[in-house]
Amino acid sequence: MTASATPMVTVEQLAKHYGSVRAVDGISFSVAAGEVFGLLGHNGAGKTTTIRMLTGRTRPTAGQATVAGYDIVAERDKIKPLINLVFEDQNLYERLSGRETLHFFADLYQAPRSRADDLLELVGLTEAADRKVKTYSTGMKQRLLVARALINEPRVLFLDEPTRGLDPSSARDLRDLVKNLSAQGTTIVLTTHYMEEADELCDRVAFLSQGKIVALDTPRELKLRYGQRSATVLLDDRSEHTVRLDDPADADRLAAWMRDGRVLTIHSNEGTLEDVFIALAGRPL
Ligand SMILES: Nc1ncnc2c1ncn2[C@@H]1O[C@H](COP(=O)(O)OP(=O)(O)OP(=O)(O)O)[C@@H](O)[C@H]1O
Repeated sequence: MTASATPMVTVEQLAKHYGSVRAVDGISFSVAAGEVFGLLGHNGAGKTTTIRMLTGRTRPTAGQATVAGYDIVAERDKIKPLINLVFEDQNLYERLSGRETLHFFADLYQAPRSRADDLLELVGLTEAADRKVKTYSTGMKQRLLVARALINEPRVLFLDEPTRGLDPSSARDLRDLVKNLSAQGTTIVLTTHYMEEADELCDRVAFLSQGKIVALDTPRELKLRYGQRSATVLLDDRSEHTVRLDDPADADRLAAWMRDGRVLTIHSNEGTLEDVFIALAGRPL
């Protein structure tokens, strides 16, 4: 992350109601330039609706937000050239090739067509560039969607479940790409169901539950706050014990073993974002 003082996204008491459903119910946060910010939560928590508002796809019921310094409602048209998005419901034209797809979008954004080749290279589609999209695998299509979203060199890139349905190696490639984009200064707002992915990629994450933010911090802070800190201790008689570091009785046990010189190894078990999620939402994803 290449942080700068000016936030790229600011959200204040943003809400979206559908009848009696409070899809997003007064959330506030900001995202710094170059930050990777994750929105996490159960199905229906309000993640997609939040991104849909920030990208001008749906109007908020209440609250304010800015993206790249512009108001998402009043200055929506100014935001469009500065952002891009990868959404699950986006389609590719199956009858075009990868290269033709990017040429088409380069024209649309008045970007030079030469950028298409660079992007195909970036997402590893150079060899398949002239094949029709309908022959692409799910992973290749997803990478093409990402390339397409980069055609206008967006300052803020919104990714809704970017690795959903990808095999592990395609997912890894995509995560690496996100990290590189962030390192080059692109601000990224993403949603994901994969806690390990959020942990690896995101500088900060917000947990949404029923349209509200229930926790917002760096993965490390959240893990320390909500995850269970424990250690696995191997003793001289080769017995293994798990001790909870925040349990005074366990701490005493550990201290006694240490004092008696019985401890061979200690491995600390850091909490995971999955633990955080369960602690906050009461049930696993
Ligand atoms: N166009 C709509 N009309 C009515 N209700 C909607 C609409 N869009 C979303 N909702 C409702 O708003 C709530 C939040 O939905 P949203 O899609 O934002 O959740 P999400 O966190 O993105 O979930 P998922 O992980 O399934 O994508 C849900 O209860 C959903 O049914």
